[in-house]
Order: sequence, then structure tokens, then C-alpha cells
Amino acid sequence: MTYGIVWFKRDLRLHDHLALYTAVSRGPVLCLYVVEPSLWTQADAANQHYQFLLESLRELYTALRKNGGQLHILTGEVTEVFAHIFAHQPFSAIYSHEETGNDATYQRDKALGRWCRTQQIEWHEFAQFGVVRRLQNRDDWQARWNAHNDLPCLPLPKSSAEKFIQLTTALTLPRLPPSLQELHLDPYDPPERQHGGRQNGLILLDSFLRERSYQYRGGISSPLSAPTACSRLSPYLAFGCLSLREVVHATRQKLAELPATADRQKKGLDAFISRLYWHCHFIQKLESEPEIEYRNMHRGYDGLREQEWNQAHFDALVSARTGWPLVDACVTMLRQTGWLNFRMRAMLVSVAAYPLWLDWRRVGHWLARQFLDYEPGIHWSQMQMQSGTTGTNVPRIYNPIKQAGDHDPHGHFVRRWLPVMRRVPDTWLFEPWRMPPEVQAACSVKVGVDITEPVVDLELATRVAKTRLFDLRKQAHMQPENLIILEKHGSRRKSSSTSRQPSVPEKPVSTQLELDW
Ligand SMILES: Cc1cc2nc3c(=O)[nH]c(=O)nc-3n(C[C@H](O)[C@H](O)[C@H](O)COP(=O)(O)OP(=O)(O)OC[C@H]3O[C@@H](n4cnc5c(N)ncnc54)[C@H](O)[C@@H]3O)c2cc1C
Repeated sequence: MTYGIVWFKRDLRLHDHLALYTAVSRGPVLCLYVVEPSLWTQADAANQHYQFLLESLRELYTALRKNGGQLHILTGEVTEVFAHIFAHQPFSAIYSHEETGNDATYQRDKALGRWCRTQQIEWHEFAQFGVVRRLQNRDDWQARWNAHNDLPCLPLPKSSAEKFIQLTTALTLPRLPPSLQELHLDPYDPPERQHGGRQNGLILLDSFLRERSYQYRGGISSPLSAPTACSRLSPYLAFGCLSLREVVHATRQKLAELPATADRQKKGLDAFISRLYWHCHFIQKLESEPEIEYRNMHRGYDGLREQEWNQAHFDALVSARTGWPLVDACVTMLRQTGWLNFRMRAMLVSVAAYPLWLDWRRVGHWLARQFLDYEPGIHWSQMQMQSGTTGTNVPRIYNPIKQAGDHDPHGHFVRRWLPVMRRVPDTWLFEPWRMPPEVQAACSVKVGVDITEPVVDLELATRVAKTRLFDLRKQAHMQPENLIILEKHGSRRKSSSTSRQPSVPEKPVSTQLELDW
């Protein structure tokens, strides 16, 4: 008997799963997830990702059981696992979703492709986002994004139960997920992180569409309101517990149901759909140019920061001891929850890249481990954009003292995450290191002991960084590559986020994308 293997990757659901749907409609199917030890030793991997994965796999396992199937979880390097199965229980095809992952998954996919060709096994890959493989140019990209998301969501075919088959018992590979120790993972797991599984994702989607989207417009920039105003769907999209398309559909349906008077919520949902569009827009950059994970998008910036790594600055940042309360509070919250809103992420990277003058690669690996929703395509594109190495976007430099005044004027956020700040009087909230000795004595907070002094002089260090970046930026030899990058990666977005009309190709957009208010 010949059969196909559905290889689950970052698509941990049964609903709207084109690979599963196609495989089941063609014949017998074996469902497989492979825990790949080499991926868990990468610099971007963290235990919180592994725990979220296991939680999602458990739910997927149960869901498949209810539908008459079984999820087989094996451990090993993918090509070896497939070869091992093939030797004991030959199959004719693999079905999976396309993955725009890190370099390790890219190389692994290439190796598997070679193996499939030598064994004459067909490997069918399907798009799960509005990301286009082998994209020739960006001009009709928006129309393709719309086309992907306009398709109906696919249920599991009715006759699936008879199609699922089991793995032969002759196979000797371990069938339980490995322990943290076996994967050599640091055991730290943020105590307040979100938990995996489709049900948790659906609950969040429902509460967002029903109530929380009302706060989306105006609520997503402040770290105080953002945890409830934002959808919080990012890890469920990153691990594929929800399909992007089902989120787009549910949002469009909600928009259609809302009365004209619900203007604020409608605007919020429109803005939310824009973010779902940006989700794929950013992933497309890594899909089209995988090297941006490890080298500057604009090669003219090579050598700008690489040779000047300052370990003391990096240590201050990761240990929440930069001295700027909003920065340290964000790092503390991130460590506790695995999540931060867009503006605070952008601010952290900006502080790292400008006043602390740190190269984006090591900062990016650290943040990839901190973000539960780590999605390589969004992450590395954003890391480069916020560090000023794309060449095309006008660099945006966030001042953490101004950001604190704008988004946490009463200090509720910094006092929540930095308990020592509860004793600091309001007057000194933004620059506590300037407290005169008598104020320090009165509130029992000693600068240099209880509160760190800023790791650098913010104004001076930012000015120096700006000069270095802009001096390079304006040099004539930098311009030709800017145009090439713009042509390759620039958005041609024109119409409203909810429009289903194919877009008219436009000139690429060169300014920093406004993703926040
Ligand atoms: C340096 C940096 C690194 C980032 N790394 C990641 C990452 O690894 N994974 C990730 O999902 N997002 C990343 N983002 C984008 C953004 O911060 C998060 O998507 C967002 O905070 C997730 O919360 P949410 O789901 O509640 O967002 P919502 O505001 O509810 O947005 C809904 C969805 O839209 C997408 N989205 C939102 N904002 C953006 C954006 N600016 N660019 C692209 N897609 C977006 C996400 O899939 C998100 O889940 C990064 C941003 C920066 C500045």
C-alpha cells in the first residue's frame, strides 16, 4: 500500500490545513511531527518556544484522535527520520506547508528536497500565508495576498477517519518528545507567558473581535493598554494554531456585522487587518532574501557596528540595568511574559542600535529567544529596519525618556515592573538618577545602588550614533543599492486594508512604514 505523509511544522491545527486536506483527499495518510534536535541548539531557540510547541502538539494529538487519526511525534533530523520511515514503511509523497524559517530550517528543507528527488518521492508544499515562493517582483503582491486570503477556509474532509494510518511498530525511533536536558535548552520559561493550543487562540480571537478591538485604535502604543488592546494572536499565528486566513475571514465578518455607529471599533479592525497584511509583507522579505537573517540588507552598512561590540552595554540591556526606567521595565516584562507591544519592541532595538551602538545580530538572537511569537521573517526584517541597515527606511530613533512621558506619564508601567520605582517621587520618574541626595535619602532610594545610573549619556551617545549613520547614509555610493532594495522589498500598498480589489502597481514606498500611532 502506498500512502502520503503529512508533515506538520509550524501549522499545528487541523482546520484550514491545505496540506492535510489535499493528502486526505488523495489517499491514506500518516500524520507526523518531527522534533529536530539541531534546530533547538540554534541561537534563536528557547524553552518557551518548546513548551508552547508541546502544548500545541498535545491539543493537536487529541483533535486528531477525535477525528480517527493519530499524530506520530518522532525525534531526529528530518531527512534521517523520513529515510528511516521509508525503509520500514515506504511512502510515495510528503505534504507540508511552505516555511519561511531561519537558515537552519532552510538548509534542512533543501536537504530533504534532494533526498526526495533521489527517492522519487513527491513533496507537495502549500502556502500557508500570503507569502509567495519564487516571487518575481512585488508589483502584484497585494493582489496575491488578497487572492490567498479570499479563498474559503478548508475543513477536515468528512471521510478522513478511514484514511489515517499508523506507523509500523518496527520503527525504532523514540516516540516521545525529548526532555529539555536532551535538547540542551536553558530551562527558563516566562511564568506569565501565553499557553499554546488552538483553543487558547480561538478564545483570544473571539474576545478581541467582540470587545477588545474597541481599544485597538489608540490603545496599542502604550505598554499599559497594549496587553489587552492588541489581539495577542501572534504566537498562535507563528505556530500555526490558527490560520492567517481564518483570522482575516473572522475579522471581515465582524466588520460586516458591526453597525455604522461602531466607528471606533471598525477603524480598529481595519487597522488590525493592515497588521495581518504587514505580517506577510515582512515575511516575504526573508522569503525572497534569506541572507537578511545574518547580513545587512544594504551591504553598504557592513562594518558600521560589527567591530565595536560592547559587552558591557549588552549586559546592561539584557539584565534590565540600562538606567532608563522604561527600557528596564520593558526588558523585565518581556522576561516575565514573553511579549511586548510593537512600539516597545521598536524602542528596545532603537536603544540597542543607537545610544548603545550594538550590532543587530546578537541583539536579535537575544530578542528572538525572549519573544514567544518569534517569527523569523518579521523579526529579522524589523531588527534591520529599526537598526537602520535597510538603507531604504528613514531611521526612526526612539528616545526612551520621551517615550516614557508619552506612553506612561504617571509611571504605572515602570512601577509595576520595577518595584524600586514605587518609592521614587513623580517628579523624578523619567530621570531618577538626577534625584538630589536629600530626595534619595527621603525616599530611601540610592542612585548607583538601588537605581542604576544610565549606562551612557543618552543625548550625547544618540547624537554621535546619528551622525555616524547619517554621514554614511548620505554618501553617493549608497544610493544605487537603495533603489535595488526598494524595488525588491518595498511595499506598493495603495488601497484600504480591507479592500479586495487587486491593487494597481505603484512606485515602491521608501519611508519608514507607519505601523503604530
Ligand atoms: C524588533 C521587532 C521584532 C519583532 N518580532 C516579531 C516576531 O518575531 N513575531 C511577530 O509576530 N511579530 C514581531 N514583531 C511585530 C509586532 O511587534 C508583533 O507582531 C506584535 O507586537 C504582536 O502582538 P499582537 O499579536 O497582539 O499584535 P496585533 O497588533 O494584534 O497584530 C496582529 C498580528 O499582525 C502581525 N503584526 C502586527 N504588527 C506587525 C508588524 N509591525 N510587522 C509585521 N507583522 C505585524 C502579527 O502577526 C500580529 O499577531 C516585531 C516587531 C519589532 C519592532
